Amino acid sequence: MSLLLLQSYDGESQLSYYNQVLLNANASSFEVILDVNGKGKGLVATRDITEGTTVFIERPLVHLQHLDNRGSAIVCQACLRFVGSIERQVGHKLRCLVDQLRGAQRGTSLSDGDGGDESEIDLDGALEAGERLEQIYSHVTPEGIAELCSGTAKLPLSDGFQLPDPVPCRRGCVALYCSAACEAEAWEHSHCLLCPVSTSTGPAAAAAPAGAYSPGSAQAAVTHSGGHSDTAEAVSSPDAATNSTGQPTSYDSARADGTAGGSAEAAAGGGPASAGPGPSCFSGGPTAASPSVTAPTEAVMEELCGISIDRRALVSFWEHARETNEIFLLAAQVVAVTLLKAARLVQVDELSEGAPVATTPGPSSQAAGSSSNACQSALLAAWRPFMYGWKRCWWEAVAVPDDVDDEEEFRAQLRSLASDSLELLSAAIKDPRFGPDLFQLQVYGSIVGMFELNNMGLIVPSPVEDYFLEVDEMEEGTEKREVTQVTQPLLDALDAEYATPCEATAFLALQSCINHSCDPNCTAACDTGDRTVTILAQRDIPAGEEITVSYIDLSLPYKERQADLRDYGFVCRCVRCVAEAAEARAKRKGTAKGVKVGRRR
Ligand SMILES: C[S@@+](CC[C@H](N)C(=O)[O-])C[C@H]1O[C@@H](n2cnc3c(N)ncnc32)[C@H](O)[C@@H]1O
Repeated sequence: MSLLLLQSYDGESQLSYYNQVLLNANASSFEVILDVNGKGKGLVATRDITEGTTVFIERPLVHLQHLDNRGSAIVCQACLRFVGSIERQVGHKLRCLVDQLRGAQRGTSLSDGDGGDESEIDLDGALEAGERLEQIYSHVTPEGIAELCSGTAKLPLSDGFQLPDPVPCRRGCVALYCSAACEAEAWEHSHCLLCPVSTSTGPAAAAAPAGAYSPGSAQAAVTHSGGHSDTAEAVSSPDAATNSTGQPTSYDSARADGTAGGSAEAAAGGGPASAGPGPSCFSGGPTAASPSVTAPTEAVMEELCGISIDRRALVSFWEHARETNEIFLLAAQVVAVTLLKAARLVQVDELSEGAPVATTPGPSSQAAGSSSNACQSALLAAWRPFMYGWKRCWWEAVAVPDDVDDEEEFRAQLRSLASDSLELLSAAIKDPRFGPDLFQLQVYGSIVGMFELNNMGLIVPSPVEDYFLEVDEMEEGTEKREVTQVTQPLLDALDAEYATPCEATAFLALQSCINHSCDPNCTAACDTGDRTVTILAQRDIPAGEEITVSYIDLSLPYKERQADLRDYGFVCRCVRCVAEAAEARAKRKGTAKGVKVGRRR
């Protein structure tokens, strides 16, 4: 059976899509070219661009705060702004850290990842965790952490670092937002299909919008995050679940002993703390013990735009993703966004009494599948933003880690993980009109593969870091001494964690067309104020030159850069790499000559 969503499409349809995206982004200084020097599609300047100019600004189509970052940063799940207060951010970090260390102490990081005995206890890890815990408790008390989390403790100077009040998800799941507008946007985008809570029992529905908050303008580093270790971890380390700690047991209800209220033990029947309660899909929010996030025991079916949702089955999907590969959560967003859009298009079509649904140039609608032509056409229109992303299946696209001996088995394991994930997702979300075409393993694998090679890492600096820096920069004197009496113990307890930023991964339509160079002419930055990524010219770019960014750490030497780029599936032949390779060859020749001469002597 040929797959409707993975059929080849023509260049014209691809260009017409990108031209529309360019128009929407108000971008006029470059165009999308389908083949730039054998690198696939890329962006090329159509006129001179001056250094410092914004080349374009774009919003992600989908994004996800990394699960293992959720214990370090409570952010709006829609726009990644930090929310709450400095006190709560510090309390949350400390409490998640304590949870994580307790888990490690009990021996949750058990396996060596080589298929060894999972019940084997990592004594060194447990010992280290114990020492770190002791260190934390030598600076703060469990009660102190609880007071920070609940907002009853007040830190000096924190008024200068106002953060928006968190607005919970309307269903009361653990997702938090910076405003009612962000909550509504996330709900409409995909959360209405993916929220694991079935009824509105929490306080969310009545939550007031965020208090006064002026959009931040902090520029965050943005790096490409494709081709990475999540994958390897998911397969080679059964500890992957424990790596997602920090997640979110609760936001502001730490127990007096410093552990999370409604903690993992309760939810996981005494299991590792890091296993987390119920659907630990977001940071912050109500505790697991709260009825609003307790996984329903019976299937709870709902219907939305003709799509049926089993919220209980969603919990299993979330759990599997958290334990294997969080990128499945992003893939689920693509599935949800596509389904919702297709369903809405069909509704509009029905309302307008049979007028044709928005048609999509490209694959013919002759493809096999059980949906009607109108539904296929709606599905193709909805799928378009993802249709032209990189389309290799995840298990084929992933670079094989060095420590993997059996490549075939490794790829088969990835395929099987994706298959399990898709099975769980399709048990939770059902739509006979689009399901047969959308819930295909090859399609799901292509979505995950697209992220593997095209995603961008977003890094949003933490206001907690700014807070401690401001304290540090205070003029020496009595006031500073009084302030640091309160803040220094917290800083010592947090140690390196004090500066942890919010870290997320995202897929963007235009940015994902930018090829890499080790001597790039542009940089990317994430403006958390309006959840956009900005591409900035970092030198003059003449018309006709390709727009490039760097996917990797440019300070690395040639060989290491090439090794990192192998994860993206190519050898870099940019001007810098070609020059450095030639230089290395010349050096080797020189050395070789020297050796020969030496031998003769
Ligand atoms: C983010 S995408 C860039 C857009 C891509 N060219 C396309 O056609 O969709 C990353 C992929 O582009 C290709 N690519 C990017 N930079 C490259 C470079 N400097 N040399 C060769 N291929 C490159 C690689 O295939 C890489 O996996």
